[in-house]
Parts: sequence; C-alpha cells; structure tokens
Amino acid sequence: MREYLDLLTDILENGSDKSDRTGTGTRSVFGRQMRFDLSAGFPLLTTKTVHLRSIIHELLWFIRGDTNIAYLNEHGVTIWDEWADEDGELGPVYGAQWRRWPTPDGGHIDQLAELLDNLENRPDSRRHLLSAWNPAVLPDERVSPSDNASAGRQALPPCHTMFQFYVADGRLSCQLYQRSADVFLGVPFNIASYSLLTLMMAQVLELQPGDFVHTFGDVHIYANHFNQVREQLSRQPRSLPTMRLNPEVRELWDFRFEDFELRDYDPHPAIRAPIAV
Ligand SMILES: Nc1nc(=O)c2c([nH]1)NC[C@@H]1CN(c3ccc(C(=O)N[C@@H](CCC(=O)O)C(=O)O)cc3)CN21
Ligand SMILES: O=c1ccn([C@H]2C[C@H](O)[C@@H](COP(=O)(O)O)O2)c(=O)[nH]1
Repeated sequence: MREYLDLLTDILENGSDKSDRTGTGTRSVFGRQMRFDLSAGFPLLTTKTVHLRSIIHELLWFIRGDTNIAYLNEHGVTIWDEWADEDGELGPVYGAQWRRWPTPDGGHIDQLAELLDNLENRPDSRRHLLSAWNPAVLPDERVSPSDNASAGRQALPPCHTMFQFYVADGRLSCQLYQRSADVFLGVPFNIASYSLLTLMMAQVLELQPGDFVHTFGDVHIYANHFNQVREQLSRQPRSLPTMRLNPEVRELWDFRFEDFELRDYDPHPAIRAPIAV
C-alpha cells in the first residue's frame, strides 16, 4: 500500500489549502490514480487498523438496494448516521441508483443486474458502466442532508460516482471515478469496498480478479487530520492480507457477511480522527 502513503505525501507537499462545505478546511489536489493488483493480496491498509466489518455490511447494503440506516445499525455500523433523517432515510443514495434508477415513464433500471448480464454475455463490451450520479435527485445544497433525505433527494451527492468493469485474459478489472475523496477516513473504505465488489463479481462470473484502478477528482486531507496523516506516514507498511470468499456462493445477491474471511491481517493500531459532516 505504498501508493496510498505516496498519495498522502503528494497532497501534503503539493496540495492547495481550500475551504470546503463542512467548514473544516482541506488541503487538496485534483486528478490522481492508484492501481492495485487484486491477485497480489487484498488492499486493506496495514499502516492503521481498518474496520472491515463496516465495509462489508455497507457493501451488502448497497447491493440490497437499501438506503435506510436501519440495516447498518442492526449490524452495529454507524458510519452513515450523521446524514440520515429521523426515519433513518438517506434519500435515493447508492443502493437506489444501483438497483432502481428511475426512468421518466415511472419504471426502474436495475443497473447492477444489467451489468452482470452484460459481463456474462458480452465480456468484451466497452460499456460495462454503472453510475450513481443522477442529476434529477441531487441534494439542494441550501438545506441540510437530513432535510434533503426527507424531501426524497439524496442526503449527500455520491462520492464514488461511477465505475466500469473490463474483462481480458480471463481477468475482471474495475475502475472507479471518485469525484471527492476524504483520503484519511473515506478512501481506505472505498479501496476495500470496490476491491471486494470486484472479487465478488469475479467469483460469480467465473473470472479471476484483475486490477482495481482508483481514479480521483478532488482528493483532500481535512485540516483536522494532518497529525493523524503524519503518524501514519511514520509507520512501515506490512504484507497485505488475503480475502477468501465462500466458493459456494454463485450469485451476487446470495453473499452474506459470513461468506467473507480475511486472513493474515496484521495492521498497526487504529488512528482516531473526527469525521467532517
Ligand atoms: N467527510 C466525510 N468523509 C467520508 O469518508 C464520508 C462522509 N463524509 N460522508 C459519507 C460517508 C460516510 N463514510 C465514513 C464515515 C465514517 C468513517 C469513520 O469514522 N471511520 C473510522 C471508524 C469507523 C467505524 O466505526 O468502523 C475509521 O477509523 O476508519 C469512515 C467513512 C464515508 N463517507
Ligand atoms: O465514500 C465516500 C463518501 C464520502 N467521502 C468524502 C469526500 C468528502 O470529504 C465528503 C463529501 O463531501 P462533498 O462536499 O459532497 O464532496 O465525503 C469519501 O471520501 N468517500
């Protein structure tokens, strides 16, 4: 995970100090890319302990098409609590756009099911894309995330806005475009989440995992994360863990929490940091 540490250094050294929506302040650069070969180990940071449990439940929650924090809370995951309304709703965020993209005639498109179908039947296609960026439901920036959710709009506009799959030589690769990236708190989650999605898709498509390519727009360190970033940069990366999926699962919809087994994860201790809301 040298690449991640290099990105932190790049932002610290070359970034511009900017104000931001949350009022916290960031140092940021624009347009960067990392690449992880998923056959070389599972890209979970070792320079701090990353809570994989939250990541797995969040991904299963996206795949279910769920947009209410009730499922997450039932499984002890609180990462989306700050943005939900009093009913636990986040509005039509990722899960809704992945599984039920609304069409003008009142119908819905299951983008994820179509993606799987196309990958299976036309692997060489250059159209294996899924978008969560739906301008019709973006939040009204003048009101709070929870008020947007109550009004049927997204509480937050998607950060991981779109991804594309690619099949070559029997390997499945995935590239994500992330428009906005909280490199200390969000990005370790995003890397692990999309790597996991790629492993799951590869298994059900009977392909080998290829690369996860992570492309960024505005990638930033919040001003109240600088000390944590320096602490992390002082640590030596360790060898990557491996991820084993239950080989009996043959459909994407059938994965459960118990089907994921992380092996040989030996990280440095966790580093606490406040989240910018
Ligand atoms: N400012 C900001 N950064 C984000 O990364 C982010 C948002 N907002 N809003 C929406 C989601 C929520 N995400 C989050 C929210 C909290 C943590 C967090 O606090 N992580 C801690 C421990 C989390 C746990 O309980 O598992 C960490 O140390 O990684 C991470 C990602 C990612 N997204
Ligand atoms: O998966 C995620 C979700 C969110 N983030 C970060 C990126 C930004 O710091 C905030 C979102 O604020 P905007 O003003 O809407 O850009 O959340 C992330 O890194 N990963």
